[in-house]
Amino acid sequence: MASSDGGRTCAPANPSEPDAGAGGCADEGFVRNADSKSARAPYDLACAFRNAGAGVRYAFSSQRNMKIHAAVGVAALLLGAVLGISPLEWAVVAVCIGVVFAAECVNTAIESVVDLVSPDYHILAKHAKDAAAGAVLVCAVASVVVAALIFVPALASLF
Ligand SMILES: Nc1ncnc2c1ncn2[C@@H]1O[C@H](COP(=O)(O)OP(=O)(O)OP(=O)(O)O)[C@@H](O)[C@H]1O
Repeated sequence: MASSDGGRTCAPANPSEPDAGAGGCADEGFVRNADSKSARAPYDLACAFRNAGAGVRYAFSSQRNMKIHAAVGVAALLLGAVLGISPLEWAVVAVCIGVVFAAECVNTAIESVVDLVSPDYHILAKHAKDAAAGAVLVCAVASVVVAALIFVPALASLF
């Protein structure tokens, strides 16, 4: 729901705090909405990065699958180092890890919005969550295919 305070909700929760300008933008209670934006309420780049980092941390702490992706990603990095893959192969591995992490973050965001607007069963809520989870699955399967194309020949060349 839009607020009627002319955008002041974008201000830090407690502007009198010494670090309100730095940390207040990520405090609980901080809101930035359509009113804040049209009123051009201050929201500096550091705040944007801090909130984005909080989003990634939330995805890690709340999603079991994110921890699995992280473990698989670390394993891929270790394997790449042991096998001495090429710079181009490193780039592809890095993109795959990033895409899967990003997809899981988007999945987490969609789950949160669905839980907010539809805590009870609704077929559209099911479709939204299933499709978001499906996006992660598609990215993960594509990454496994890429990993097989890179690591299997490299492993085979050892024997
Ligand atoms: N409000 C809802 N209405 C209908 N179906 C729902 C609703 N909430 C969840 N579901 C169903 O339950 C499934 C799991 O929901 P959940 O929010 O736990 O997703 P998830 O976090 O992706 O699960 P996991 O992380 O264990 O894979 C969804 O994919 C969906 O099919």
